[in-house]
Amino acid sequence: MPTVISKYIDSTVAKYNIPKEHFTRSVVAAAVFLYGLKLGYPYIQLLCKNSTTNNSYQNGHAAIISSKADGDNCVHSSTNNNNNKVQNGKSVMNGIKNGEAVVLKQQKSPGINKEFIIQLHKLVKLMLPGIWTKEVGLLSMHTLALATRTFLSIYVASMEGEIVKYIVRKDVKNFAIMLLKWLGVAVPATFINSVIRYLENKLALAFRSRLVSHAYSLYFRDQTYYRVSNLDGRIENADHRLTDDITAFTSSVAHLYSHITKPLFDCLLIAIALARTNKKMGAAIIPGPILATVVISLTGQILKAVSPKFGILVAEEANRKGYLRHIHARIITNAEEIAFYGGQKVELSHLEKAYNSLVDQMNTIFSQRLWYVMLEQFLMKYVWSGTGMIMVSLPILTSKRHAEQDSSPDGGVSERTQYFTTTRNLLGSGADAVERLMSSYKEVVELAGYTARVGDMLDVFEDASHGKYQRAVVTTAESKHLAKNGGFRLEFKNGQPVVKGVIHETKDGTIVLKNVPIVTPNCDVVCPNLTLTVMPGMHLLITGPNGCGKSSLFRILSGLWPVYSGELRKPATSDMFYIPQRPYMSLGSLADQVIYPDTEADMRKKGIALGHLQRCLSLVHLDHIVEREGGWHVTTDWKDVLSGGEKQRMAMARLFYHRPKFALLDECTSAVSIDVESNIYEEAKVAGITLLTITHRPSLWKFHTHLLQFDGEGGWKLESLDSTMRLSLKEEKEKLEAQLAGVPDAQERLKVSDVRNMKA
Ligand SMILES: Nc1ncnc2c1ncn2[C@@H]1O[C@H](COP(=O)(O)OP(=O)(O)OP(=O)(O)O)[C@@H](O)[C@H]1O
Repeated sequence: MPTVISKYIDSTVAKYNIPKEHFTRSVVAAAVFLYGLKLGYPYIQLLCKNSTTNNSYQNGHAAIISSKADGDNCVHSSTNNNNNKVQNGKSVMNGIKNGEAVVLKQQKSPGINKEFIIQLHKLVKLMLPGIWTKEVGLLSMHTLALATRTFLSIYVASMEGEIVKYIVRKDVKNFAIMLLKWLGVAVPATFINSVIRYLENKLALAFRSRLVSHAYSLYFRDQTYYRVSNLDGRIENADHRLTDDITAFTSSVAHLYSHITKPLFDCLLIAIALARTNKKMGAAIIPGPILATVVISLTGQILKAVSPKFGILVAEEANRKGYLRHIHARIITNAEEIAFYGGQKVELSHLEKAYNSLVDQMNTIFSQRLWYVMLEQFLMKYVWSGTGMIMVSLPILTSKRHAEQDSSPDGGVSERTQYFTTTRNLLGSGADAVERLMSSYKEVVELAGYTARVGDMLDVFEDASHGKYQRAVVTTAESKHLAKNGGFRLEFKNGQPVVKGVIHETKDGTIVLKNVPIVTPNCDVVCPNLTLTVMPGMHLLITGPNGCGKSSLFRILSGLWPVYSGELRKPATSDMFYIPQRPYMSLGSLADQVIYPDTEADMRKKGIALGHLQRCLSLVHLDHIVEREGGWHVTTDWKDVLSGGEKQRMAMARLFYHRPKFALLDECTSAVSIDVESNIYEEAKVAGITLLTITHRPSLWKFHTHLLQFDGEGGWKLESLDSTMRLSLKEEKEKLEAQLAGVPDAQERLKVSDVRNMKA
C-alpha cells in the first residue's frame, strides 16, 4: 500500500512539474497544522462558550440555596461568592440531620479544562515571577541540557550505524577508531543525563520554595490560619496542602517540563535526521511519516477515549491522605487525655477507617491503571514497533538506486546496513519520545488534581484574609427566635451571611460596642444585641451559663470573628492581650515562653533584660523554675514539662511582660491556687491593666468594678459591682454552699434509713 501511494505521488509531482521537496514539506506542514487544530479545537470551543454563557452553569450542577418551607430552619450554601454558578464541578447534597438541617457541599472535578489552565497560569506566575530570576536561569540550563542530550542521541545513532558498516566491510582500523569515538561520546552523554536529573530536582525545589513562601505569607496574614479552619469550610487539613500537595505539584511541574520538552526536541530533530538519511538513500520520504502520523494519532485517540479520570482520582487520594494525617496529629496532640480515658479503641477505629478509605482509593487507582497501562503498552510497544519496521524497510524497498550505482566494494550492502542501523536507532528513540509525550497526558491529568488542590488552597487563603468565607451554614429555630427578640436578623447574600458592622480604632483607649450581635461561624445568634462601654480602669467581670457567648465576645474584640452589625470601637490590637483557658506553650527556650509572641530580637529592641523576665515570673510565683529547668536558654517541650497550673501562671507572666491596656482573661487561672491567683490580680491592677475577666470563681469578684451577666437566652445585664452587690452575691454563694454542704449528710441519713427499711 505505501509503495502504491509513493508511486502515485511520484507520478503526480512529475506530471505537474512540482519540485518533490516542496511537495513533501507542504504535506508535512499541512498534517502538523491539521493535527494541531484538532488538538486545540476543544479548548477554542470551550473558550468561546465561556465568554458567551457567563451566567450559566457549566459542566456541573449547582444547588445553591435550599430552604425548608416551614420557615423554622433555613440552610444556605454557596459555591461562589460573587455569582451563583459552579464551573466544572457539582454540589452534592449530604443529607438531612434530625430533620432540621441540610448541608450542601461543593465538589470540584479536577481535569484538563479551563479552570485548570487558569489555576496553572496563576501558579506558574508565582513560580516564575520574572525573567531575571533564579528559576528562569535553571529552566534555561535545563532546556539547554535537554537539547544537548537529543543532539548526542542522534550523533550516537549515526555512529552506531557507521560502526556496523565497518563491521560488515571487515574494516578493523576504522571500526576501532569509531568504537573509541563512541566511548568518548558516552562520557558527556552520561554526564548530561545526570545534569538533567539534577536540574529537574533543583527546579522542583526552587518552584516549591516560591510557592511555600507565598502560601506562608498568605496563611499568616490577618489571622488567616485561624479563619481558614474556624470560619471557612472549604478546605480541611491546610497542613497537608501546605506540605505534601505543594511538593507533589512542584515535582510534577518540573518533571512534566522535561518529560514534554525532551520528547518534543527528540521528535523534531529525529524527524529531520530521518528525512536526511532517507534522502541520502534516494528513497521516498513521504509514506513513512504519513504512516507514522496516522498510527500515532489513532493510538492517541484510543488512549484518550479509555483514559480513567486520573485528576479526580489523585485529588481524592490526596484528600484522604490529608485526613489520615489529621487523625494522627490529633492523637499526638491529645495523647494524655486519650490515655486517661483509655480511648485507644475508639481512636484506633478512626485511624483504621481513615487508612482503609485511603487504601480503597489507592486500590481503585491501581486497578484503573492496570488496564490502562496494558493497553498503552500494547499500542506503544507492539503496534508502534510493527509500524517502525515498515518505516525502516520502506526506503530500502522503495530505493531506486541499483547495485551498479553504488561505489562501495560490496555493492551497497554495508551502506544499507549502516542506514538500517542508524534509522532503526533513530526510530527507536523517536518512538520512545512519542511514547513519553503520550504517557505525559496521564501525568498532565494528575497534575490537574494537584493544581486544583494547591490553587484552591491559595484562593481560600486570599478570600479568608479579605474576610470572605464560604461554609455550609445551618441556622436553627432557636437562633432565629433570638434574632427576632433582639430585633436583629442576619442578612444572607449568595447563601453567605453579610458583614455589615463597622470597626474603628479608638485613640482614648476605650472599648465601645453599639448593638453588636454575637454570631457563631454557624450563624447561630447567641446574643442579638450587645451595647457596652469599657473605660480604662473599669474592671469587668463576665459571667453566664456555658455556651452563652462569653469567649465569643473576646473573639469579636480580638478581630477573630466578624462584626455582623452595629459598631465596635476598640484600641489597637497591641493594647489588648488575650489569655485563654488552655495556655499555649510555644517552641523555644524558657525566655521565649515569657515573652511570647515577642522574639528575643523584639525584647532586645525594647531594651528589656532577663532580670525583668525574672520579675515577671516572680509576680506569678514561678521564678523558681529558672533554676529548676537549668536557665533561661534551655529548650524543651514546655507543654509537657510544666504542670497545668504552672502553664497558666506562665501565661499570666506574659501579661506582666507585655503590660497591655486591657487584659482579656478567659478563665485563665482556673488551675491556679486561690491565694496566688489573688496576688496576680492584685499586681495586674497595680500595673494599670484593665481587666475583662470571664470566671466562675467568686474569689475574683472583689477585683472587678462591673459585672456583665449573660442569661443564655440572648439577654444580658450590665451593672456596677459595688460592695453591696458583691455582698449579695457572696451571700447567695454562701447559702448555696451551705445547702450543698448538707447534701452528703442527707444522703448518709437516706442510706441508713434504706438499710433499716430493708432489715424490717
Ligand atoms: N469555631 C466555632 N464554630 C462554630 N461555633 C462555635 C465556634 N466556637 C464557639 N462556637 C459556638 O458559639 C457559642 C458560644 O461559645 P463560647 O465559647 O462563646 O461560649 P462561652 O460562653 O465562653 O462558654 P463556656 O463558659 O462553656 O466557655 C457556643 O454555642 C459554641 O458552640
